[in-house]
Amino acid sequence: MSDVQVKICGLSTPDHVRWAVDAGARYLGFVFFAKSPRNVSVAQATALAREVPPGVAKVALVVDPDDALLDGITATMPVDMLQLHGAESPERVAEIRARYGLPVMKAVGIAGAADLAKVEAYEMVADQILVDAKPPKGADLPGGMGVPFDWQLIAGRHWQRPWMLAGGLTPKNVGLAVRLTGARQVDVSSGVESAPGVKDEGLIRAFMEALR
Ligand SMILES: O=C(O)c1ccccc1N[C@@H]1O[C@H](COP(=O)(O)O)[C@@H](O)[C@H]1O
Repeated sequence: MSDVQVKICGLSTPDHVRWAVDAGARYLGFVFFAKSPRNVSVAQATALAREVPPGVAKVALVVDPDDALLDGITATMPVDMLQLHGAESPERVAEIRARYGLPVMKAVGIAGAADLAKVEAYEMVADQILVDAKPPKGADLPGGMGVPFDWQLIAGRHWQRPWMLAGGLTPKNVGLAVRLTGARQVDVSSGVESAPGVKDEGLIRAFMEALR
């Protein structure tokens, strides 16, 4: 399991970035979504991203973004990947990918077997797929809720694109999640926090340790 790559999402302070980098994260996520307790401004994210060493990818997470938001982010922030976490259509994903020339990871929410067809639809247009839990109806956020889905739904699945497992992962359950699903990449946000938006160094270390 030691070669599983980890994305730690929702970083908003220099300490968060340092803890994630020192622990060995391969991707760092910065959330641009006003309702999120992890929301950062373009100026904040730009300052944080500039401190990230080479080899660690900086991911801008956006939800149904318009071009103005993406223009603003990409104008100043050194971004390596865009994470689309809303209801973006396959056409919009393709348009964003072409316009910004950046790899795009599309989040697909899974609640039941019927949702798996969406992974295949987005594989055609995205560079990576984030296989996440579908947020409960009426939830304030489209992600970052700490809710897992039934991992058996994707046990033994093979997709053409690289994919990441997300949704309710924690230091306690990530080992089982990886064993069951065969994921080679995982994404965590609330599972390494002591309170919403507050990353915890010990939990970040424990999460990475659980994968060794
Ligand atoms: O983290 C957020 O606040 C967030 C806001 C809007 C969309 C997605 C968000 N987070 C992403 O959700 C998944 C799962 O998070 P968790 O580990 O269950 O807390 C993860 O990909 C985050 O990047």
